[in-house]
Amino acid sequence: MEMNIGKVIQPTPGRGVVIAGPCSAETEGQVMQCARDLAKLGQVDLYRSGIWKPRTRPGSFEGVGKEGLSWLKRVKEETGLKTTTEVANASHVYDCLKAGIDVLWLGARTTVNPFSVQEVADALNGADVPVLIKNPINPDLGLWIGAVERIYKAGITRIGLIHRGFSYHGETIYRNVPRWQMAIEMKRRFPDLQMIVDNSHICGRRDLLAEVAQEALNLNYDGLMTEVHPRPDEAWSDAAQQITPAVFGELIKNLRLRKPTADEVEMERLTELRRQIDEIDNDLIGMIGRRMKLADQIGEFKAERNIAVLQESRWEEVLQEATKQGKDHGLSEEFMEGYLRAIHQESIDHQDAIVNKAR
Ligand SMILES: C=C(O[C@@H]1C=C(C(=O)O)C=C[C@H]1O)C(=O)O
Repeated sequence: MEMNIGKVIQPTPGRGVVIAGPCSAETEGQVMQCARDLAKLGQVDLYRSGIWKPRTRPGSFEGVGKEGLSWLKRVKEETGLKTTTEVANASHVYDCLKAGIDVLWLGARTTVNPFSVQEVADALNGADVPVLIKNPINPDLGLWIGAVERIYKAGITRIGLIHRGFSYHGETIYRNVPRWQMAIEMKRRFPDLQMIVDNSHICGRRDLLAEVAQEALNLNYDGLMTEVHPRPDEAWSDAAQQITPAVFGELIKNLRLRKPTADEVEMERLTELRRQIDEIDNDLIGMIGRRMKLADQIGEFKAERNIAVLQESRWEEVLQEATKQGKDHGLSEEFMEGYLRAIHQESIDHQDAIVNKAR
């Protein structure tokens, strides 16, 4: 789909886009205090606060609702900060447009549901407001792309993306695993869309926030959205991941913005190193091709003797041995596993084709 997309936030030269504010608006006092403290930093582009909170289970704090919009209006009048909040249905959109909220965002639990995205898109039709779209909870690129397309088709031309990580069943240090490759792929497909990291939801804890924010800047993200609360420990939602405005001020002070590209002189050095990489990639592909030719021979042998394609004990041996070897060469276990699984699957596909043909 051909798109002509503008920036959600004009960045200040020399620094990334900064979106900050409490997870939820709780009281007028809390919203105003946080906004005043953040405004003093002089580096916040957009003040965030959840008004309607989609919670996993009923009974937890589900947001103050419409009343909070008047607090955000006051934030803008008194501090000059532009405001943003999450919308998940048509009435949220109408209320926000009436209240003059500057930017709307779609949450991960909305992006995941095309019915909801379409409802929001229909309500937005004809409005001139920028929209940020969080990734869906599950790592499904199609849903993220679909949401962008639905909002764009509603006539919204300033759209950005928020990478908040993906839910994951298993052990991890993150609340939502980043899967950076998903966001990198979205950047590749939509180079004009600003990409913002929501380090709060990726981390779910304070001690990782700076590291994840810097990682995003290393990957050439446009900025960050972080949850900030005047008294994080007392927050009514997501207490473990919120930080004070002062701590947030330190965090952004220590971030290093990277240049998007290299200059001409730097490029010479990069080109030389990249030439060597190209050579190695060439060799690697040739060698993988040769490995598959051997798999083909094994496939033919198995076809003749009616032996199963998958040989668990051999596969286990390959996995163990190569992972150990990889470690000696500074390759992570995670990488080795992914690499070997891909190789093994290709090898099985090759053999499948041969044994099925032989029957
Ligand atoms: C190549 C074989 O078939 C399969 C593919 C493997 C591989 O590519 O390393 C290993 C074990 C089998 O599951 C084999 O049996 O050796």
